[in-house]
Amino acid sequence: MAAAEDLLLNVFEAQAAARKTFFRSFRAQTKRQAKATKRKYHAPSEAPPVKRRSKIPFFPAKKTGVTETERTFKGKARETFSPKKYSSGTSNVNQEEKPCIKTSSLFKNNPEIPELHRTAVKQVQEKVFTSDAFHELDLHPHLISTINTVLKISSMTSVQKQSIPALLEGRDALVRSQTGSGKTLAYCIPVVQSLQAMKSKIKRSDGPYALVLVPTRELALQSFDIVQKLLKPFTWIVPGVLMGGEKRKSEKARLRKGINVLISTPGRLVDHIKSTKNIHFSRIRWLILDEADRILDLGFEKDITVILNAVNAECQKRQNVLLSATLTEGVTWLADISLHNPVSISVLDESHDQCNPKDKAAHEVSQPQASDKLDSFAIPESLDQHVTLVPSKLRLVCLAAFILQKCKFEKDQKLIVFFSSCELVEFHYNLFLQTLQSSSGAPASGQLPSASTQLKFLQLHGNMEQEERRAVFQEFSHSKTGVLLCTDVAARGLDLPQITWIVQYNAPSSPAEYIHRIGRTARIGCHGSSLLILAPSEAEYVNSLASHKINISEIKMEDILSVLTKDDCFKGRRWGNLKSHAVGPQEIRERATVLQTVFEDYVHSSEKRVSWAKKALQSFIRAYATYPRELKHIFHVRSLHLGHVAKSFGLRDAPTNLSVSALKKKKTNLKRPDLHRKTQRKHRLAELLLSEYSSGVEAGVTKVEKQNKQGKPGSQPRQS
Ligand SMILES: Nc1ncnc2c1ncn2[C@@H]1O[C@H](COP(=O)(O)OP(=O)(O)OP(=O)(O)O)[C@@H](O)[C@H]1O
Repeated sequence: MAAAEDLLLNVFEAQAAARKTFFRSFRAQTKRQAKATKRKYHAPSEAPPVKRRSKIPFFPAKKTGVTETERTFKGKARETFSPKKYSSGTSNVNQEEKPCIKTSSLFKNNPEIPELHRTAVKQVQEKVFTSDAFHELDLHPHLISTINTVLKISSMTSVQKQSIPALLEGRDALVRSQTGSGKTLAYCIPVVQSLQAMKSKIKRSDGPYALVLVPTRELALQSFDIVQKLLKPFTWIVPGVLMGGEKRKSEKARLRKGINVLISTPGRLVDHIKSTKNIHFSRIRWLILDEADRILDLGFEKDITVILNAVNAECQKRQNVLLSATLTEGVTWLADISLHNPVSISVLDESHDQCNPKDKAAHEVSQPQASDKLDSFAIPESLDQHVTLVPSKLRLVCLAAFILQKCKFEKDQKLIVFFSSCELVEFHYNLFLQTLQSSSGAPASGQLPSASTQLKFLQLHGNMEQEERRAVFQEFSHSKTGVLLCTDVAARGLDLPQITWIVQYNAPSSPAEYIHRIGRTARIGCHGSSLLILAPSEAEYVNSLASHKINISEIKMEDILSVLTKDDCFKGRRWGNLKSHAVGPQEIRERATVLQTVFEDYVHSSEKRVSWAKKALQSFIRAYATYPRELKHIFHVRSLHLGHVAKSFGLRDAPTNLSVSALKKKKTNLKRPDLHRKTQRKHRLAELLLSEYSSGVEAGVTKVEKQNKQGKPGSQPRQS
């Protein structure tokens, strides 16, 4: 125990030293730095002399048996750390008079990190490419030439080889193949081929012949872009896109002029069905539902029912196609109501893979077999999946260290980091932007001395204005490097080139979501990697994924944190004068503490920022409360240690005003949808998620968003 205390004091002393060095360098840079947050521990004499140990374990404290449940929302258990009070109004106070504060040890009282005994599973694999060329299909020569010269592709992928002939035969289809395997062209090519070949030439004023529904605005834009390219030689066929966030008036005008291939998000289309006279479906030949399971997940059944009723009322005969990388019961329901005598195309099923599309007529989806309830999904062969177990207190530094490792010390890295809510994205985006990224060459006050222009952060979530979303999407698409922090709004269908890493900072709510998130990398045969960050209490999730044939290997947290030894700005005083020494766990711990202190200092530099961090923490807890019942034994709010989780928001103390009753109240409103039971809960969820995937007509929401944005701490002057 004494040894543990020694080590703790070592860390405190190192923090004090590091903080001194850190702020000294700030002072040298600008006058404002005299006012910058600077705190000292009381006289070093208060601490016993530092003892060096020959071999120090990464977690120095003796295992106390403390679990994350010690201070729970029941509020009964004891607090496990107690930083002294911090005064945030620092600017006019003589720094020497400031109260002494201690950043509680990041490495003490953490729950034990369990050994991961994961069962090795054989993942389901699909062959991406075939050797068959597009010109072997009976397509219009101009279409083939566009595919070859504009899209610059020549041979078909497996899903295209199976789907295109079946769809050209006029069949309805349920298409499933792994992420990034070319499903978009699998339906776009037959649509364009069939429309250009129509005997009576299509006129713009005819209105829609094909209707493509996708769950998000970005996906709508992406699909529109591809359709537009394919239609280049067939100028008489006009594509168009409708989505939330755009001006309805201009969309109405475009609808009045005529759109022949209409791509839309469901909510926006329903809005037009209800309010626009110029929308007719009498000529519809194709109805495509891309990411069909997601459309249902979002509680859009009502919208889909309205759309199907509107289309059915005017046209009975058409081809219907559902596509997704993950087949769920929800899709089967949708298939039942929307498909007629469909062919089931599934690349992962090898028996299907071998046979001629014509033979697949036998696979009726209206009567699903037990084997059709697929609980395992294909994952690209070239995707390396990793998991790391990180105690709550260390999550923030661990994420930051991982980003630094990839973006500062490796070349051409492009990362996507997934969070569970818009507030979490905004919080981490602003925090990293203000502390890690430098917009000019020299770091500003409050930033790490090594804040780097190499680091580029972007955010994407449903609380952003459409124009901003579009700009971010474009910028990240064209950028060679960078970090996109986002919600699941970017999890589906987005085809962003050269993504090297997917990081899941908050675990997804289903294996399907896991598959789609990691599917943003390793597309179309490219190599990619993913990292799932779990708390020790969530380790069981790895087995849960394994039961869906998802194979993940472990990266030790220490290995991620060790990157901090490459950057001297994290050096503590004791190491400062040593030219070379072996890097040990003690030094890594100290450097991690320096980084955590940077975050804490930033968050605690104003009351506003503290309350902003608290809001983000609250949002995290609310999202945590929405895991579906089957995952509650792994992700339960009661297993969170509030004080520890608070650290991962740069808060020095567990907020006292997060009342259990308030959380419970919100919790009832935030349950995730349970596709097995159609309850009111689901509709409440849909309402909540509308901010994420909204049709853009919720004017009230937009106003609130704007107001919120104005109060965003990241936009405050730095001295505030
Ligand atoms: N035959 C092909 N040869 C080479 N590249 C292709 C081919 N078909 C499609 N691609 C490219 O592969 C990428 C992924 O395609 P697409 O977005 O359609 O995948 P997906 O299966 O719909 O993925 P997700 O399930 O994530 O939505 C795109 O950049 C696309 O241009």
